[in-house]
Amino acid sequence: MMNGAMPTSSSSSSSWQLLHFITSSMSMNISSSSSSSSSNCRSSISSISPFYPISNSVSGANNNLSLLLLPQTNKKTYRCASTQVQEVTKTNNENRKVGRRKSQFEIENLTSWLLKQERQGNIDAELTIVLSSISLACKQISSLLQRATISELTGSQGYINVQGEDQRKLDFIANQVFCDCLRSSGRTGIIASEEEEVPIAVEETYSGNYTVVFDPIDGSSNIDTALTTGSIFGIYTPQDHQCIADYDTNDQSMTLGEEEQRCVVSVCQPGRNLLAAGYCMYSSSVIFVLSVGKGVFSFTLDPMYGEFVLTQKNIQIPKSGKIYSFNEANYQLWDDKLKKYIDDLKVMPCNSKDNDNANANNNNKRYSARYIGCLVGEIHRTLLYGGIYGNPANIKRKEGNLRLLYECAPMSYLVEQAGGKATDGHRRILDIEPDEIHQRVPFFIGSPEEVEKLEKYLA
Ligand SMILES: O=P(O)(O)OC[C@H]1O[C@](O)(COP(=O)(O)O)[C@@H](O)[C@@H]1O
Repeated sequence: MMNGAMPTSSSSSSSWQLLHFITSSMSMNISSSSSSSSSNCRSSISSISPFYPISNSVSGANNNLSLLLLPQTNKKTYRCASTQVQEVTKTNNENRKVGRRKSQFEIENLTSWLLKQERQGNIDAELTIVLSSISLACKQISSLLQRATISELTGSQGYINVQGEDQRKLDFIANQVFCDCLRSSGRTGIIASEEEEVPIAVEETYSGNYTVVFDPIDGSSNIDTALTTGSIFGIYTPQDHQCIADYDTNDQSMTLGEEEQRCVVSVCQPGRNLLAAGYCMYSSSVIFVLSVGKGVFSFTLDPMYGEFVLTQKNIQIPKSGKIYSFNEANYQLWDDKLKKYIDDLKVMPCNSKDNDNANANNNNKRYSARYIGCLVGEIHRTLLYGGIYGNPANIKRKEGNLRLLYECAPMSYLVEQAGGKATDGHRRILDIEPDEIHQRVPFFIGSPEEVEKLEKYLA
């Protein structure tokens, strides 16, 4: 029951009523100043929702009021007798005349952001649903990872996957989670996954028919040690034909018929065709980073209410950076030009101009090495701090290590949207046409000045 508010007849002429919360009794262990006096509606305001403390700054010098605009209802309007409320009402009405000012209480989350992109014509309703289903898969995978040791989901699945790697239990489960979420969206026509030998035609599609490629868990070797992992996804435009390949992916003797081959071909598109791409990083925070072709946006999972909350808009990668990220255990396997580049990084001053440099003289600022064994984590750090990540070919892996379709291309799309560059050492990653689903490429990505510096060495 709200103390202090006195019900009045709904006299408001505006299409909105002001609903006045006296939330002193709702204070959720969030400190707030209070001068509670029931007669004049003063109250301590702590939060409208139990999770977002709000300041006493709705309007008016000493208003301790939180106001919500709610649709017209025929219920009685709870209106406080205080004159301040009338002032706030007047202010809100004036604000409305100049266009509704964003309320400080509005929290933009992934759902509302996607709907805004749809309203602006950047994506259609089907793609909104596909992206929502992907974010749901990421939430589920995040929960599975955080409880892996409790649920005994660490360790090997006991199966060598199509990559020739020992598939982890959570690689297998996360792949199922992704496939199930995409199937239930009803908008996905074809799925290509790192954990699936060939693309999967989705029978449940009834609209949209998008092609989705993904790595359900990137950095799998980090799972058992609870270090950073991630999921990577890319979405290509629907194909003009329904991919009806229904081959049995467990049939080792399987040969692809003409229809199946068409299905594979329709998945093998260059990254420049991507409509959207992103990743979810599972670390100290769970962060969903996405681009639909109009910049890069970052959403942090708020565990208090299970939503991805918008935390960074239009991320721009620094033009240069002092961090380089290579697995130097492979140094002796690299070609001489790359060895020379790495050798020089150790002695040349870097040209990053970050502001936290204690030594004002940037000229003798040195490079620093970081390597966490998870592409998603390396890219997230590089996106925010600048620098370069590389996973080169070597004499044992002449074609490279990382997969073009569902690792390098989506990451390259994202980093280019943020003003960065991605190359195989000679070609732009997004221009490379995949010949097969699991094709590997040498991969260098990061700040434009750092990638250009590397390309000069490899020319
Ligand atoms: O072990 P390497 O050769 O340094 O490669 C590490 C890279 O391989 C990966 O772990 C490949 O990812 P997967 O775990 O999906 O196979 C990347 O995340 C990481 O950047």
